[in-house]
Amino acid sequence: MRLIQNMCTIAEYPAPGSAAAAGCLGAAGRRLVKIAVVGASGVGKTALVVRFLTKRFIGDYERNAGNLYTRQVQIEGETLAIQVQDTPGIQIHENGLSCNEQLNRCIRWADAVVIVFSITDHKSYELIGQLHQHVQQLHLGTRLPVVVVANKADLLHIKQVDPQLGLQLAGVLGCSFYEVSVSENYNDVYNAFHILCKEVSHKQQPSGTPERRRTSLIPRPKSPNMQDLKRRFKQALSAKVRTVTSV
Ligand SMILES: Nc1nc2c(ncn2[C@@H]2O[C@H](COP(=O)(O)OP(=O)(O)OP(=O)(O)O)[C@@H](O)[C@H]2O)c(=O)[nH]1
Repeated sequence: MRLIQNMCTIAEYPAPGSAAAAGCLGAAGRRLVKIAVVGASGVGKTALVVRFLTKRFIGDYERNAGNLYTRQVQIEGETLAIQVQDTPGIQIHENGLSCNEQLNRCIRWADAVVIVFSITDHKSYELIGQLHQHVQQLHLGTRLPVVVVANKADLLHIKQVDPQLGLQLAGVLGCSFYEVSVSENYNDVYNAFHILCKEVSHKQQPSGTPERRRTSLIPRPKSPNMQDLKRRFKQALSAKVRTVTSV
């Protein structure tokens, strides 16, 4: 669903391959972390995004057209710019997932993905494996950080999925896992996003950086200056002259 109040939105995210999409610097030169939130319809994707961004649970949203939101977070002492893309609910058909090009573009654009299911909707849980596979296929050659979020933990009386199953599945897929109630708890929501930002942040550090920093600390041999060269040349010459005259 789409948030209808109190939120600034960015209408378009850069197309994959564009200079803006390729860079990892956001406004004010801050490092940028781009996160897509995906999952079946009605699992609470918009509620999750809004909770993360505003700390509030509004509970009243309209169907999602796919909005991009932005905020800043502190990760290990550094302020990062975060863009969070809410996406329309994914439909499941007999022959698998139905992901339209807009959704695929969004997943390709992302540095990390939150896959959400609801513990009150078994079908939304069944989607996780396929969705994870789809995400990784769109990022062939890299291991995209993914967190699986089991939402609506407050609705235990109508649960269809034991959150433990979510934890096991996330383990098999190699993802982090959070069980949350967007309506009742902000901290778990924050932690789910925070761990992703941290993972992306570590991935974005150029692998050569520490090495480069280290090597730049090793003192380079000083190049001889011209005065020194001249002096040494004169010394060598006069020694030679002395040798020749003494013969
Ligand atoms: N009880 C409870 N309700 C929730 C929770 N999270 C979301 N909801 C409700 O679930 C409904 C669907 O939430 P949305 O955030 O619109 O779900 P969505 O995944 O964005 O839905 P689509 O836009 O259709 O894909 C709304 O009525 C929310 O208020 C939760 O943790 N607990």
